[in-house]
Amino acid sequence: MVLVCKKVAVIGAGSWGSILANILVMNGNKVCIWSRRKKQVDELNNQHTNHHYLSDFTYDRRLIASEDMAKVLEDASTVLFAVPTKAMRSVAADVATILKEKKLKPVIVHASKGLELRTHKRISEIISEEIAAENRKGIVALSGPSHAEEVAKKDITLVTAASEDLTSAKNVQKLFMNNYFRVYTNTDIIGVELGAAFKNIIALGAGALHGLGYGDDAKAALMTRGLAEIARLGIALGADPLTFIGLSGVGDLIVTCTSIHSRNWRAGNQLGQGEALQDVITNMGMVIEGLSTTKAAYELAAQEKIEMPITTAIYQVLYENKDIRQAISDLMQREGRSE
Ligand SMILES: NC(=O)C1=CN([C@@H]2O[C@H](COP(=O)(O)OP(=O)(O)OC[C@H]3O[C@@H](n4cnc5c(N)ncnc54)[C@H](O)[C@@H]3O)[C@@H](O)[C@H]2O)C=CC1
Ligand SMILES: O=C(CO)COP(=O)(O)O
Repeated sequence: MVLVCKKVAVIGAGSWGSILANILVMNGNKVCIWSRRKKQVDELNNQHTNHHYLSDFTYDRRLIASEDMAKVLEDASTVLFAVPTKAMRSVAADVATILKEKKLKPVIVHASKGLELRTHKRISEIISEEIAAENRKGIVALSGPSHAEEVAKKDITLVTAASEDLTSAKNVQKLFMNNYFRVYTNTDIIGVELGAAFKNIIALGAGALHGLGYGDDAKAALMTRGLAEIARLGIALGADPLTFIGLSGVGDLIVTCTSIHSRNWRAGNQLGQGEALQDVITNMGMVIEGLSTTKAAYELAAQEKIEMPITTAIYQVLYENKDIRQAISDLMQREGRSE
């Protein structure tokens, strides 16, 4: 068990941010978590629960929540971001203003998985533009096959801390490691962030196949060919091919394409069962990152001239109202290829 006491500020109190905060408290750190919602802050501080995001879980009483971002960031030696990708730039800009005022230069970690719409940027790129331009290489991405619901049960979970700067990655590894949460390091942050973002697209497809009643052969095929196209685009964008066979690549693809906990899989499953996209989004009440990442990846693939037939099919279903069965049939009738 790690017993070095550090002050960590966690920005974002959804299921992932709050359970990572809980790990850090249990590892002996002082942790303050920020939420924009006072009601959620009061619930975390008084009942030690966060029922909307993780029902039936009681957080360590030492976890402190606040909606005052400046208070949360005070004396922080590490800042962990865990907000949805679409909120990352504005939240990071708010954090930047406070860090500047207080002359703080904490280690920056993020645990989010997506690409920014319009710019197609990775999370560490967004954060470095808003906060840490001079320490771009020190930003760490924490990623891998991990669902808050299982971490809450102290089930075994393995993730990767990725940074261009190995020392920063190792520091984050030490901060999070314990007997059920094991952290590896990786210096290919491009591959780690891209694998994390793109697997959500394939998970939407895996859920849809399940919802339509397809069997295991179809799901295995989707995951395998999905990984092939994820790697193709990832390599074109500068990733190390080997990263895609690691925890943040195939590892995260497997869990997100097979777990009942996955928001992306569940969204796909509901779409496969014929629910309308807007109803799926409204009823989920949590972020479904794959929806916007599908658009970003589709546009990036066109820009890089990379063939991504599965991503294209999912894009057509989500954004062009194409019938899912027709999309599957069209995929199957593509000209024969070599693997
Ligand atoms: N839930 C999980 O098990 C895992 C989630 N992730 C990633 O972590 C990130 C966060 O995911 P979750 O915690 O599941 O999301 P969530 O939907 O459970 O919670 C997101 C949190 O961010 C806040 N938020 C949303 N929009 C905001 C805005 N505009 N400004 C400020 N705060 C805002 C929400 O109020 C909520 O507290 C995502 O990128 C997700 O892919 C990664 C691994 C596991
Ligand atoms: O990234 C995740 C699992 O590793 C979480 O996936 P979902 O957002 O689909 O729940």
